[in-house]
Amino acid sequence: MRAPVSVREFEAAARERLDPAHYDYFAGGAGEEVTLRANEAAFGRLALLPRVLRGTDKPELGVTLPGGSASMPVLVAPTAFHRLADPEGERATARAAAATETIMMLSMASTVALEDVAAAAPGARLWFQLYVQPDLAFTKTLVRRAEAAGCRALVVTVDSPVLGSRLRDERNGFHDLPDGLCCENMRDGDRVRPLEFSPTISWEHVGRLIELTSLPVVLKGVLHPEDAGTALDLGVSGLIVSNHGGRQLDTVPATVDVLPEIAAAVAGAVPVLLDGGVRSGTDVLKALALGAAAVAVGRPVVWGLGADGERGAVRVLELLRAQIEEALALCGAASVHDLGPGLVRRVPPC
Ligand SMILES: Cc1cc2nc3c(=O)[nH]c(=O)nc-3n(C[C@H](O)[C@H](O)[C@H](O)COP(=O)(O)O)c2cc1C
Ligand SMILES: CC(C)CC(=O)C(=O)O
Repeated sequence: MRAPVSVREFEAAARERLDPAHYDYFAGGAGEEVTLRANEAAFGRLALLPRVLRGTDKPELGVTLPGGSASMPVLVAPTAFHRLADPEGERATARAAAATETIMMLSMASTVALEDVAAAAPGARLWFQLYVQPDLAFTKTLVRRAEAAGCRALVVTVDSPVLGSRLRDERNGFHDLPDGLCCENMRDGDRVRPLEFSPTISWEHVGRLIELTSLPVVLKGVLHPEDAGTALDLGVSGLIVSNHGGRQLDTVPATVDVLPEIAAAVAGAVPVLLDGGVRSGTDVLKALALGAAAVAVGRPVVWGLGADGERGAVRVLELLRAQIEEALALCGAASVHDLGPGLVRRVPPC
């Protein structure tokens, strides 16, 4: 079979190989999936307005963030359960991130323990994603483990005081990992703790985490500009505009539609990242033009992994890099740092 040439084709290739219930877990969103669809559709309603006669040889793609640098403005978003997509699971993803010199946000719900992921991919730039557990002592243990394993930032997911309803999982009866797989970071002595959400999570928890760790703390899941302001006042090192890939509260806006407001509220004080619906290099340019310092991709990397393991994940990331380079050249931009709102026009839906 010919190699996939787009993220969409990687999805199709992964779909052929994955158990249908697992494919649905990865692909699906919350509720009627209004937000899931909106994330991608919103990029489609933005057009690029290129400049001409500004040729350069080699565009600059690298970005520097509080948790280190990346060779391109595309990071790996934290996604759970990679061993459902490939036997090597998060080890393979981390090696792919290392090979492409980008940052991988490792999900707390990984099916390989964070220490094993770090050991399997020595060059990987890992940020650890945390769901604050109601047991704060165990939460602290996780933070210390992430620090000890060399993670360079703590990504605190704040859009999940409870889990959103995923109707595909309900229909498929997918509620537990198959035998032999578990959330390896939740091992505690002889038992594996259930991963819990914290319905009472508050700004106080974020403040305590910032005090607890020397790592930069990045908040993931901010959509309201007032929350962005509160986060800045508390001293976070970065924000990720995210609706969890449409998997939490359904009918929230597409991330790229709220990005300009958040970027305005933050006014350059800390880097603002975006995830949700990024499927191509042109999507990346649009997000950067509207104020993102970088984007993260969730499902695209899972599709690469599901299609062809580590090699597939590398190919998805390299495909996005090549598409960014092409789009920069065709937009007359020499660097990912040269992009501004003038590059983007809103077009009516077809
Ligand atoms: C299968 C799957 C699992 C996810 N697991 C997590 C997780 O463990 N922690 C987290 O903060 N976000 C999680 N997310 C959300 C992603 O980090 C990210 O916000 C989202 O996937 C971005 O949208 P995209 O898939 O359209 O790129 C998950 C998303 C998917 C699709
Ligand atoms: C284990 C899950 C809660 C991971 C997650 O965040 C998701 O599936 O969206």
